[in-house]
Amino acid sequence: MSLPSGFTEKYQHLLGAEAAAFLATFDQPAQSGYRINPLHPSAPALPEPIAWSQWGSYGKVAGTSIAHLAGDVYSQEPSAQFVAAVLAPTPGERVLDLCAAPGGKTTQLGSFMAQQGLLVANEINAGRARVLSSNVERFGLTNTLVTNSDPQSLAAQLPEFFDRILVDAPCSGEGMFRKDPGAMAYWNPDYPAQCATRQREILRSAEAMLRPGGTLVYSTCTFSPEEDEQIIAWAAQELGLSIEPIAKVGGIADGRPDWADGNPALANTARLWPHLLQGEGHFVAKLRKAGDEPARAGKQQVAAKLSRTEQADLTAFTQSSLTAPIIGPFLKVGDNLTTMPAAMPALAHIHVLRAGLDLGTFKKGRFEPSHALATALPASAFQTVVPLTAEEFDRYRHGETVARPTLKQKQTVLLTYEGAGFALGRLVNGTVKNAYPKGLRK
Ligand SMILES: C[S@@+](CC[C@H](N)C(=O)[O-])C[C@H]1O[C@@H](n2cnc3c(N)ncnc32)[C@H](O)[C@@H]1O
Repeated sequence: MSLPSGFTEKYQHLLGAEAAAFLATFDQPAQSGYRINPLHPSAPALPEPIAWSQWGSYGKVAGTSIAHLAGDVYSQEPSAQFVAAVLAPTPGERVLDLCAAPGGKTTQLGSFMAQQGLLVANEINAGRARVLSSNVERFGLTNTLVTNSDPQSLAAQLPEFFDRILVDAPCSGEGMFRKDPGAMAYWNPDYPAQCATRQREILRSAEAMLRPGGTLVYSTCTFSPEEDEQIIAWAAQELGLSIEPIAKVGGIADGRPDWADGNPALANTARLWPHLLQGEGHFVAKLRKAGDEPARAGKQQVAAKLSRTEQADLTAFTQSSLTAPIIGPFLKVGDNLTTMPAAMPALAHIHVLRAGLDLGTFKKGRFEPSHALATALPASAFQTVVPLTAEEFDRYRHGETVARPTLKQKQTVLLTYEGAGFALGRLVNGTVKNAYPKGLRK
């Protein structure tokens, strides 16, 4: 691979004798990996576990496979899987993923939280926020609020609101050159310093949203000290955050105090080098805010009250198709109904793309369930599960119907393939009508 000359010279200077081994990795293929979804019993086993990721395996899963479509796996490069493992939230906490699209770290944080507490996944770019929202849906997360905002606007509304925050910062992307050579086009010797300016701004907002005593993980997929140790040295000095130790396994190396202000605590940060482990380039720091206070309550979202007709339509759906009623608290936006995550904040002028579990939409005289139920609810939540053959699976994804002449009931059913639920269908007169979202069809 032909690297920018300024890049090669920089790392020859920084790494000395180690540079040759580092630079040689750019002529080797990128590492691939994926994580399984611990919330899904149909998730596959881990053939080639990754030392630092409890749900991770080396290998590839096709985007057209049932494991992917059912949300049983998320394709994610191995080193990237270390980041959320360092934040390691627990069920019930309030967690923010501030730079979240397309959702690799969000879905892993959701795995730790087991649908409890509040996970806010924010993305500044509108198009990328939509991809994030659809990945949150595919993974079946029900405690997640997906927002499309800039960090400052969010910080203005949620001061000291979170127990844990992840800043997976936009960066110069040097660690991804092998995976995405196109990223090299943006690189010039001044690019890391430009990225660092934006990273400091994002960290200021993140710190404002963290409760005293809370944990903030900062990560990049770049090797440049300007965006790694030097940012953390600044965060320690300017924001008063302490640099906490990180357990390092499988070839993960210490950060380099000598590449910043010499603060010995910078050795606590973690560097993932492609010549020292099987993965791409990453940097991770774990920071703590001084003090110890509970997260601030903030202004809570008021739950929606359903009209009598709406309640009747929702009950008609649950009684005909599900094995248990759906209990709120509900949030209604237009005709769309969701169940809100715990501690859901009331957000003014912030674009919310998804708030908890998207249940469906009130139509004239009926409730139309959302595709989100297929990946969020277990098969046992549905009165009828319809397993498909390979041919039917293929055809359903093209938008076709499925014949089941022996099934006479009129209801919404869960469709499975190889034991994994991936779609809803509307059963009428022995035919399962296609309810697969048009955007997901082949
Ligand atoms: C490294 S990517 C995040 C990857 C994601 N965490 C994942 O694991 O899938 C960084 C994200 O930051 C977003 N971003 C860019 N500028 C930003 C800014 N000024 N503030 C916050 N986020 C920004 C980008 O759109 C991008 O989606």
